[in-house]
Amino acid sequence: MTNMRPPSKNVLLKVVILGDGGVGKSCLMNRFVSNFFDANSFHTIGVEFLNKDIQVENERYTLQIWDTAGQERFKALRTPFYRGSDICLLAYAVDDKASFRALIQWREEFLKYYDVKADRFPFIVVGTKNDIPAAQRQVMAEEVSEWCQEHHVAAFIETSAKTSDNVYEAFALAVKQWQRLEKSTERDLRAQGQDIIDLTQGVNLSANTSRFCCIGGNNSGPAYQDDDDYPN
Ligand SMILES: Nc1nc2c(ncn2[C@@H]2O[C@H](COP(=O)(O)OP(=O)(O)OP(=O)(O)O)[C@@H](O)[C@H]2O)c(=O)[nH]1
Repeated sequence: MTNMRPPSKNVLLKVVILGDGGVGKSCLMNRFVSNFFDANSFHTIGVEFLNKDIQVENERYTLQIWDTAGQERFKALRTPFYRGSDICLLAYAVDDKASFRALIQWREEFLKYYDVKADRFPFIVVGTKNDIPAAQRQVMAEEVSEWCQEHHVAAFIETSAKTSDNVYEAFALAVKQWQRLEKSTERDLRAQGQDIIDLTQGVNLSANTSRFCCIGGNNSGPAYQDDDDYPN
């Protein structure tokens, strides 16, 4: 039996953002969800999440975006939240080479605690702070593309939460990666003659853009804003 979703219902996707402390994960999420940038953003403690609706290729999604604490001392607080993720954004800052080198550990940590296969999961690499002056840049797009090829990550984008450059596009790209893998998984299952049941049915999506803080964290910025405020 194939259980089709009614066209009016959003698909709920859990998106987790990982990366070294200070690369700009909270700012990326806040720019996307609330169109807000905090030049004095504090370190996140544990995790917090926000919801945001987005339409990608005629399909409506509610992204439940989990911003995690990048600092090593918060590892035990963030790792329990990896399970159930649909998409993982691996973030580094273009002015911080060490944060780029750390992507491999972030991916390993995610795979270890979620226990999914790397080649069946939509990772996307997100370079942050691309507004910084060229002289401060430590990571070139070419080396990131090579890294992505080597590690079978299909998508990479550079962004700036400060200027909004490519922020919306990064999340749309992530959803497209999810769609691509979802379609190929469906094809594989159909080829094997297996039934497909849509588990996204019946999810309560009443809180469109509400902020929830799970364990402490970075609570600056507008708590509740309508997603209509954001330029799509
Ligand atoms: N120039 C520039 N600075 C940014 C950008 N995004 C974030 N920052 C700055 O980088 C610093 C850290 O940003 P956060 O978003 O708190 O970093 P984080 O990755 O969430 O850090 P943790 O919570 O410790 O994991 C803040 O001072 C931000 O203002 C950006 O796009 N451009």
